[in-house]
Amino acid sequence: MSTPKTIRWGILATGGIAKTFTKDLLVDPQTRGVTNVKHTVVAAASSSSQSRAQDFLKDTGCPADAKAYGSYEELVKDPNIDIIYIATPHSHHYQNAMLCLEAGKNVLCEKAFTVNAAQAKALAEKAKEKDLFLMEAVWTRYFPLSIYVRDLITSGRIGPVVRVTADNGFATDPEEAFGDGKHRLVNPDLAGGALLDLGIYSLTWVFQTLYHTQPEKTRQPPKVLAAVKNYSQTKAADETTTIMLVFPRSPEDGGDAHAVATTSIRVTTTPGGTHDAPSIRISGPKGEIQVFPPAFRPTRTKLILNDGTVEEKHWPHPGPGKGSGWYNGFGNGKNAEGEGHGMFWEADEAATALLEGRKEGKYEGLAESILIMEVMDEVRKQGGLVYPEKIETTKYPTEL
Ligand SMILES: NC(=O)C1=CN([C@@H]2O[C@H](COP(=O)(O)OP(=O)(O)OC[C@H]3O[C@@H](n4cnc5c(N)ncnc54)[C@H](OP(=O)(O)O)[C@@H]3O)[C@@H](O)[C@H]2O)C=CC1
Ligand SMILES: O=C1OC[C@@H](O)[C@H](O)[C@H]1O
Repeated sequence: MSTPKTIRWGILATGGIAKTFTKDLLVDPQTRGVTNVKHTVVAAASSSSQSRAQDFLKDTGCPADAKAYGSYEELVKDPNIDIIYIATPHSHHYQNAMLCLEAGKNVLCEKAFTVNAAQAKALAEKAKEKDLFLMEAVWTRYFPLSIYVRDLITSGRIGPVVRVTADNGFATDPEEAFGDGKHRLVNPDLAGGALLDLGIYSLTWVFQTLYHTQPEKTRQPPKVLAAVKNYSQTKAADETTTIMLVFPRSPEDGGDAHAVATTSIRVTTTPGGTHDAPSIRISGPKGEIQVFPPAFRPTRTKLILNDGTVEEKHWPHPGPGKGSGWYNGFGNGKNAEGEGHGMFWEADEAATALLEGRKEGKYEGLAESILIMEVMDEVRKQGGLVYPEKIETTKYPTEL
């Protein structure tokens, strides 16, 4: 067995998900059977202050010699970094990723990749020009569970997929929870709203089952019909969005396939905290694959075939064994004893790509990230959801 290559990460921003990601990054890859790469954190930057970056490094258990920077500009100049993980709000991804790419750094950028498709295209072009790796951090795509579901589809267990339904919602009273409208989930200046934050997971499930599983040369963009209801306070961020998609397919491949992707920050996928109903149903003529909530971090699947076969599986996220704390946009939680959060699989993929000289993620390349941004652009267009020009622009640099 060859020695694993150590990939040196820089962390851009020190908020909630940056902490969760960094803790996961430091989990020994061998606990999940990964032997080709290891991760270390060599620096973190906060736009607020250097001391915040210092506290972040300490809280997440990074090596004592990791550098703390008080600006993103300093971070991207650090010559010891192999790749930068961007964990700012959606509104800032374009400017931050451009900063990294211009400085010659490989990038793993949180979802939603950008505010719109034009920005995503501009980043992809810049990465190509600079010969750098660039990937949208849609962690769910890299879970063993997702690989299993895609394999079930391509091996034909349920026949050609006819319909997919996918939901990702949280029940809050947004007026009460985010009353002043400043939180990133509802703030238009931060590209807030259900669609870009949570709906992207519903679309991820639709795309990874109906699009990514098709041979590349036959994949076609879907037709889209959407309804968008805005959050009442700002009227410029969506609270509930429903999308119908039709993926054109030849009659030999099963004909057109349908999908319904739903999302909300007012109604939940898991009423009363129950996780016993599937949030994703992938239906074919021979049966159905069910994936249980939450859509962004599922740990249970069920294959039900019309011949009576039922195969239920559980997909733990191996980890440090201490029930480590984790975070999502709606608050803090705790992993089960012996579990990590599951963000390490996307990090392994990014690191492996660097090792192999690949410039894109294996399970969602840039063309697919751009296409999903185009779908979200169309949804916003149909729903009349427009963000401020300064965050929609492709002009770089722009002060945010
Ligand atoms: N994959 C997943 O499961 C999850 C992904 N996310 C994604 O991660 C990203 C960040 O979300 P999250 O960590 O919840 O956000 P937080 O608000 O907790 O953190 C965002 C950080 O970005 C930096 N920042 C820079 N400019 C601004 C600004 N104008 N307003 C607010 N923050 C700013 C700050 O760090 P500093 O002061 O250090 O510069 C801040 O701490 C989003 O794209 C979100 O979609 C979020 C939750 C879960
Ligand atoms: O990516 C995410 O997944 C979990 C959600 O709670 C969070 O808001 C979102 O950003």
